[in-house]
Amino acid sequence: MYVRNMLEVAIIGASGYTGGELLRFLHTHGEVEVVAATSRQYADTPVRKVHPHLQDMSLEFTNQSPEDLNVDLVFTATPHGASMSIVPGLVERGIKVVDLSGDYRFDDIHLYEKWYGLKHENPLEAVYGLPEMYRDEIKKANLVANPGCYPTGSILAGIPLVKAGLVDTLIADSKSGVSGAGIKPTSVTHYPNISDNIVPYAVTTHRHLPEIQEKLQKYGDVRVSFTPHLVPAIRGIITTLHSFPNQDITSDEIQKMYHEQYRDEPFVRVLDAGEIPRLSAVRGSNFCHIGCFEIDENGRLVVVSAIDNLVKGASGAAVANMNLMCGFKENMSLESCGLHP
Ligand SMILES: NC(=O)C1=CN([C@@H]2O[C@H](COP(=O)(O)OP(=O)(O)OC[C@H]3O[C@@H](n4cnc5c(N)ncnc54)[C@H](OP(=O)(O)O)[C@@H]3O)[C@@H](O)[C@H]2O)C=CC1
Ligand SMILES: CC(=O)N[C@@H](CCC(=O)OP(=O)(O)O)C(=O)O
Repeated sequence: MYVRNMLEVAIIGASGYTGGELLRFLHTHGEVEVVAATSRQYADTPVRKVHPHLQDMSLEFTNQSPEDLNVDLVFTATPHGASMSIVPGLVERGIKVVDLSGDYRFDDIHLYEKWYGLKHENPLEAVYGLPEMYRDEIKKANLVANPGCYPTGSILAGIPLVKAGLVDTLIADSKSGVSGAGIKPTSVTHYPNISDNIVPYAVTTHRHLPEIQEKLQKYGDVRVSFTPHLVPAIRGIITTLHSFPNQDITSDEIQKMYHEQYRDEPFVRVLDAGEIPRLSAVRGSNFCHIGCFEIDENGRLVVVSAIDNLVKGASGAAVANMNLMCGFKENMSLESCGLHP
């Protein structure tokens, strides 16, 4: 009898929002079996009790330590600071890892320590998991650092401009749904505080600023400013990217540049000039929509991107990275489009 060998994976931090999304995509993957979903709070509880949309999953959470996980690949869906004490042991044992935290995203460890306010105990070489930048490297990697949610939308919107040498400064103004803050309620995410409200935060000091700038600088010299806002939506990030191109160029020419850059990308869709990406169109999907490309009479160019923070900004990207690392088709289990309206 022919027995198909499934890829065995584990999720550490599976009770959180990105953990739930990983389970949603992996459940229908076809080549992957989730053999462990860890949680410290919910050991022995069925996954469906915490993630009520996953009624067909028979799996229960376990409180296994990472050393007891004997699998092919682990997703660490754990907070920054926690990942760095889990990941090295897994990598040492030859287990492939996709880490969703910020712990392994920086080339420059000093940037990490400065902006996260943490000493990095266990620096390791990792590939930055944005396939649109590093697809070939991801295929060969043992440790992939999944990008941050805001950086994903900002970097994808910025690459063509920096690569063409058209800008020396980019200002990214982003609005995020509340699931970006994770499953644990706080006073900021408390319903009366965020419903019917818009909250700018970390306006000049968000830790995603250096991540965006470090990655965009691979394409040319650029300065980045970034301000995030929390909006009363559950999922999604809209990034409005402002810049002043250093030469005369039309909206149509800009749109064409973006189209050329992303024409073969499975998860980036470039809209027509003047068409504005909508949060609802990408919600639940692994797509990034990029559009607008309008230029005002003072020469300001506006590019807008939309992603789902939990999917292209986290778990969908993590599954795409797993697919690449393990020789599956990049978009396996990630083909569905968004949920508009
Ligand atoms: N939410 C988002 O949109 C995005 C999140 N990320 C990153 O992904 C990671 C997970 O985020 P998210 O799912 O939102 O976070 P959540 O807070 O929703 O979930 C994280 C889970 O990790 C577990 N956990 C917390 N601390 C530890 C620890 N010290 N050791 C082991 N497990 C721990 C908790 O489960 P339990 O207590 O049950 O063990 C918790 O449910 C974070 O690094 C986050 O920054 C990245 C991009 C976007
Ligand atoms: C809305 C909200 O609070 N978003 C989070 C960022 C999302 C996230 O999880 O951060 P990483 O991508 O670096 O892991 C924040 O601003 O801290």
